[in-house]
This record gives sequence, C-alpha cells and structure tokens, in this order.
Amino acid sequence: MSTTGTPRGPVDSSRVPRYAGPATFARLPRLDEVGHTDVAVVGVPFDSGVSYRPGARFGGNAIREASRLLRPYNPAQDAAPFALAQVADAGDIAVNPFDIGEAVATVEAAAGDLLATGARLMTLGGDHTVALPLLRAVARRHGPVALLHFDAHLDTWDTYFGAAYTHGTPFRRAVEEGVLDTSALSHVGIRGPLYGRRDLDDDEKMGFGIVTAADVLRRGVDEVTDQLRQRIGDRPLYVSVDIDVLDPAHAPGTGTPEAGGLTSRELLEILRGLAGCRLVSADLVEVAPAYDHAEITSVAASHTAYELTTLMARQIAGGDASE
Ligand SMILES: N=C(N)NCCCC(=O)O
Ligand SMILES: [Zn+2]
Ligand SMILES: [Zn+2]
Repeated sequence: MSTTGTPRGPVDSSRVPRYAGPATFARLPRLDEVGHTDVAVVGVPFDSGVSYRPGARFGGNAIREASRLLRPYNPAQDAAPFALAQVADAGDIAVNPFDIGEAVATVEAAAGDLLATGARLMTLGGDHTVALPLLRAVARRHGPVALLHFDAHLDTWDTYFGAAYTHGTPFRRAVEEGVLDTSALSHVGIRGPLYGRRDLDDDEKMGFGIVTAADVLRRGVDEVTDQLRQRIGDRPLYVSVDIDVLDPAHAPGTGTPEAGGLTSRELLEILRGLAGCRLVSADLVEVAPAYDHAEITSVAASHTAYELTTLMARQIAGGDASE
C-alpha cells in the first residue's frame, strides 16, 4: 500500500496541454510538492566516466521531456501506477563533473538519503558509472541484491587508462565490494566485439550469466524471461538498463552504440514479465540526446522507466515491505 495516502498523480493532459510547463517525469509532482514518496525518480547528470561519446549528462532531462506523452493507465501491466503508489520527481543530484571519485560519493550519499525515507529509486542517468554508488546505497538497505543488467556491454572490465571508476567497470567494482548477490547476476542483450576471450571468462568467474541479443532473437522473450525469473527468485532485485541494449535503430542517442541489439518491444516485454519480482530500485542510463533523432531514444527510455515504475508501484500496492 502507498505510505502517503491518496497519491498525487500527473498533471491532467486533457486540461493542461502536455507540452506546457517545465518537465517532470510523466508530469508527476516534484518531491517537494508531496513531501514523501514511495518511488523517487531522480536524475544524475553525470558523464565524466565515458570511454567514447560524451553527452549522457543531458539524458535525464531528455527522458523527462519525452515522458510528457505517457498516460496514467498501463494496459500491458493492467495497472495505473501513479494511483497505486506515490511516484514523484526528486530532481537531479548535483554531482561534480571534474572529480569522478567525489561524484561517486555524492551519488551514494544522495541515493542513501532517498532510500532512508523508504522510497525506491528510479534513477535516470547519466553514464553507467553511476550504477556503482546506487548499488552501494541499495545494498546498505537491503543487503547484496540480485542484478538484472540490460546492456550491449558487460561493464565488468577492470580499468581504463588505469581508472577504476568508469562506465565500463561498475559491475566488477560492485562484485569486489560485495554489494551484489553473486548467485543471481544476469546480463541481457550482450553483443559486439570484446577486448579478448578473457573478458567473458572473468565475467563468468564473477558469477554472471549472459543472455546475448542473439539469444533473445532465437529463444524468444518468454523463454528468456522465465529463465531470468528463476535465477532471481525472491531475492531483492536491482534492474540496471543501459539504453544501448537496444539496437541503434531503436536508440541512436547513446555513447557506445553496437549493431544487432534488442528492439524496444523486446525490452519492454521482458520488463513486463518481471511482475511479482521484488524490484527494490532501478536505473536507466546512457541516453545521450545529442546523437538522438526525433526523440527516438528518449521516448524508448521514457517507456522503459514507465514499465519499471509500474512494477515498483504494483509491488508497493501489493504490500511488499521491501522498500
Ligand atoms: N557502459 C557503456 N555504455 N559502455 C561501456 C563501453 C566500454 C568500452 O569503451 O569498452
Ligand atoms: Zn552499454
Ligand atoms: Zn553500460
């Protein structure tokens, strides 16, 4: 059940044109307007950890703009998420673009503060570096969590130019730090060239299972989702979505695009198939609007965040105590 009484929902788009006014996610209220929220949508405008094209610092606001067209009822999950639980936009975490270590610490502290209020997080990146401090904060509250990671890339590499905190390394650091439950780690959508066979060996040793983009094509969404659900079981679950899991045709606006990816339909369907999992928080990263066209990427991202917030709202309404 929502902890805030009757949730305050989005601005009514039949009364106030949806393109009017400043953008919050899905035209939801700001956190300061509701005081307390069950799900906090929070931006992390940070992209100092990228290895190729920059620009994901603008991702959160692009997703908010594209989310103006979302509607209150989600037929695919038969739920009105913003009536089931209070979902609010908590604004952006102000991170230092010139000091990655400080930025990581700032995200961890700010995420910890929001989680301490009992809210679950739907974080809008930002590059994938931010997953590490988010996982630290979530693990402090829930213990080591199961991870479902949608990405073209493993992001379990060790260092770049000797740097340990980058967008290609968050999940190796997370395993090293013990914030993940290594019996329930999955990548989905992996594809593209690697540095060597050893990347896969290392990844497997860390405990990850891989569903490649080709597996999704050959085995289909339902079979893949069943397998993922079995691995997750009833553990607290964190979902991390790098928008480059989608094919560049579905998400051109990203920093390290790889051919042969998932369709947005496949991604959304796998997420919908997670209903009933104990989703404690999620992130959506690597939207870089400067390379986007006609909001293709940010629309796909806004729908992805909508499915994730719907899953969280359903969990809350269903009385799952894991906040
Ligand atoms: N997390 C993202 N999007 N990309 C990681 C790519 C790392 C590399 O340049 O090898
Ligand atoms: Zn990626
Ligand atoms: Zn990534």
